[in-house]
Amino acid sequence: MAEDFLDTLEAVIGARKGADPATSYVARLFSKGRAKIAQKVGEEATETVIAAMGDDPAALTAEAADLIFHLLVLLSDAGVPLDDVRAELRRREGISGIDEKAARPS
Ligand SMILES: N=c1c2ncn([C@@H]3O[C@H](COP(=O)(O)OP(=O)(O)OP(=O)(O)O)[C@@H](O)[C@H]3O)c2ncn1[C@@H]1O[C@H](COP(=O)(O)O)[C@@H](O)[C@H]1O
Repeated sequence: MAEDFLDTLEAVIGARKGADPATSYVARLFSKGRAKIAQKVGEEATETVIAAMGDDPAALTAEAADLIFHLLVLLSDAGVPLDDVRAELRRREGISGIDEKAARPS
């Protein structure tokens, strides 16, 4: 998936704030609040893990899409731009997870 579609989706999600929960799933999620949105992310993460344990790439793809979509809704509700997540990932570029963990204060 091209990075720019995630930007498009982030914008669509943001534009749903204050929309009618009767006609917008994203507006319905926003109306339920942070805890419910976070719970949905947890559920979708679990479903992604379960799909990963099977031998069905299409099922894993669908669950991963559900997970990323709900994570975008959670980030939007919390006021965290996707660009901040990208910047954090870029900041970590080239830093091995093994080295980073070993350098943590014990
Ligand atoms: N990408 C998605 C997307 N992926 C998954 N979903 C919905 O996420 C829901 C997940 O299903 P679940 O059974 O897990 O959840 P649920 O039916 O709400 O069940 P409960 O939480 O009530 O138990 C389904 O309703 C899916 O249709 C999505 N809904 C919307 N989008 C995007 O968001 C845009 C705006 O959507 P609206 O706000 O609905 O206009 C859409 O145009 C899409 O681009």
